Amino acid sequence: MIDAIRTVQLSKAFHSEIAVNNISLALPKDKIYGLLGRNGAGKTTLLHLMASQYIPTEGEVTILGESVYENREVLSNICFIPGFTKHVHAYRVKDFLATAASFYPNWDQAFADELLETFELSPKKKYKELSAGMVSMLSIIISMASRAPVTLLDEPYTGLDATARHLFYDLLADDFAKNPRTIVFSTHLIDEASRLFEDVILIDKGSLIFHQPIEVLEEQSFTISGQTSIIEHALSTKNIIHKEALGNTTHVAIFDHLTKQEMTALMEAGIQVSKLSLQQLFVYLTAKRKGDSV
Ligand SMILES: Nc1ncnc2c1ncn2[C@@H]1O[C@H](COP(=O)(O)OP(=O)(O)OP(=O)(O)O)[C@@H](O)[C@H]1O
Repeated sequence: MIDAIRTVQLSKAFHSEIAVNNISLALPKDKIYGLLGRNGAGKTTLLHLMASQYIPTEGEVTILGESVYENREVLSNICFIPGFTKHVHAYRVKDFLATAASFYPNWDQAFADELLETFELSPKKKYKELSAGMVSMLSIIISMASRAPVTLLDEPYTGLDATARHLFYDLLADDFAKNPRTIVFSTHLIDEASRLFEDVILIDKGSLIFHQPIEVLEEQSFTISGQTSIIEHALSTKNIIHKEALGNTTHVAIFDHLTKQEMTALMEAGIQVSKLSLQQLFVYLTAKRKGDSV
């Protein structure tokens, strides 16, 4: 089956700064991917490369099996919503929607109208008069109503309050169930958005750390607390990504499998074992790479 998005040894340098470093990804169709990374990790650059807004320094991108460069047919299958930019011009909300409608072959005007009502966004409002949250609402409406087979969202909710963000997550989950497509979604609000993700792509300093289904990550990330001597002995062969000791008690996070027997033995020894949230996993993995000792 043809992947929705493939990148092969993809790199992008801005002068001496390597923003994306040799990233190869194969993303099957009809999933929601969470694209995670610290500030400056290269997420925006990677999304721009996927959308053919940047020319790679090396490597290539294919969308639905075709090269994205100067390929209008492929581009009309991609809806790329860049991060927040506050342009000042006289266009009204309805003008943006009309432009999007003329570009995207699967544009769903009825859905766009419904979303305008849901977000209480007036189509007559001038773009320059929109608040930051309203600009995000407009971007979200375009991304959803475009019904593009490949949708790329770069932090799509700058300025949106918690209620509006949760409304967006619910709408996206609902619509995705009815109209599956491929969505790559970068965010720093990991825990609240993670319920949407089927796979997670983590990049750091331009390089791919992993691309994994979220349930695989959940099966191998644990936080473990208890008596130091027991923990040190039981976890000596595990991949410890975070460690804190307080007196005789140690708290560790591992990014590794625990067998049922290992789990039972820990619990019988009075050690507490629980799942690590995706956000905690992200913090520990990216902090570790910055040189923290564990
Ligand atoms: N147009 C540009 N010119 C020069 N350097 C750039 C340009 N765009 C990005 N960079 C650099 O490339 C690196 C990756 O930036 P990018 O915006 O892709 O990161 P990001 O993961 O999206 O970060 P954030 O989460 O802060 O938005 C950074 O070091 C940044 O300074």
